[in-house]
Amino acid sequence: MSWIALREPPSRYVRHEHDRPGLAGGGALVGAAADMPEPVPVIDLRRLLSCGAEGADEAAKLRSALQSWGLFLPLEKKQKCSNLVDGKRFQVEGYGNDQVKAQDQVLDWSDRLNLKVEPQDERNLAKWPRHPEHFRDVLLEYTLKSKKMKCTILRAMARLLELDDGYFLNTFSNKAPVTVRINHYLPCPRPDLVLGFKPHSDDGVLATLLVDSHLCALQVLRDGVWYNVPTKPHSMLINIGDFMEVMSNGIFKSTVHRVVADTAKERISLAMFYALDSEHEIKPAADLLLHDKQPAKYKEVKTMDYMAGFYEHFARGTRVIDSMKI
Ligand SMILES: O=C(O)CCC(=O)C(=O)O
Ligand SMILES: [Fe+2]
Repeated sequence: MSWIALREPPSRYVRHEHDRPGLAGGGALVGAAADMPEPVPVIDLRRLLSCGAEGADEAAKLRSALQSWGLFLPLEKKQKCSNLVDGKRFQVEGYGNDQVKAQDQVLDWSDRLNLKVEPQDERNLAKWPRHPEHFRDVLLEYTLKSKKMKCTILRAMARLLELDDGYFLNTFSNKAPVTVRINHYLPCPRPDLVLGFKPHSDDGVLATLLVDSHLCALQVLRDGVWYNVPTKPHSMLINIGDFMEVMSNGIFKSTVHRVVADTAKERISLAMFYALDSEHEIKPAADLLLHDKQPAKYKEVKTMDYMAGFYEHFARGTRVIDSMKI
C-alpha cells in the first residue's frame, strides 16, 4: 500500500455491510465500539515480582485483568522484503498484506512486516530491512526486553492457577518461535468501510504489543461489545493468545481484537508473539482437570495443525480455537 489520494478505498478493502466498524449491533465479531467501562488494568511488574502483601496485591490485579479483558498494560516503560516470493508465492515472513485465499476475501487496510526473531538460526535476514540502519540492533534489544517481561508474566500466571511457577515457561523448547509483526496503518478516506486489522485472537501463548500512543484505534471484544482500548504513553499491552486459553482450560481467555482506520492519522504497532515448537501438543494443563467436575474444554492439538488451521480461519475472519472446543 502506498500514499495516493483516494476518495473511496478500492473495493478489495471494503468490508461487507454487516461487518463494518461503524455499525451498531451486528454479529459476534462486528458492531460499533464503546468506551471501556473501566480502564485497562495496569500491572507493575516490579511489584508483581516482590514478596509479601505488595506482590499479592499485584497478583490479584493480574488475575482480574486476565479474567476480565484478557489484556493488560505492564508499566515499563519493499520490495526486497516482500512476503511474495517472485511476486507470486505467499510466505508469512516478509512485507505486505494478507495471504489471499479467496477472490472475494476482504483485505485489511494495512501493511505488515512479519519476521521470525527466534530461534536465532532460523532468522531470514534477507527479509530484515537494512533501513533504518539500527533496525536490527534495536529489534534484537527489544526482543531481549520483551522476553524478560514474558517470563515474569508467565510465571505469575502459573502461580495464579496454582501450577508450578515454570509450568508455562517449560512448554517453550529452544525451537519455539518468536515472531515480530510491525503493522503500518495508513489514513483511509472512509474508515467506516474498512478495518485496519480484522477481528482475530492471536496465535501463540501471549503477545507483547507496542502501539502508537497518539491514536486510539485498537478495540477489544467482550460479551459481544467492542471497546476502544485507550492508549497510554510508555507502556505496553499484553495480549493473551489462543494457546494460553487452551492450556488454562479456558480460565484465561484469548482476546478478540481489531484495529479501525482513521481519516487523518497513520499508525504503527509492533507485536511480538510467543508460540510453541511445531511438534508441541497444546492441551489443558492436567492439574487443572478434575474428572467429572472440571473436564477438558479443548481438544489436544499439535501446534503445526493449529497453525495450519489458524491461517485458514484468519483469511475467512473466523477463529480456529472455536473448532477446538469440546
Ligand atoms: O495494531 C494493533 O494495535 C494490533 C495488532 C495486532 O493485533 C496483531 O498484530 O496481531
Ligand atoms: Fe493481534
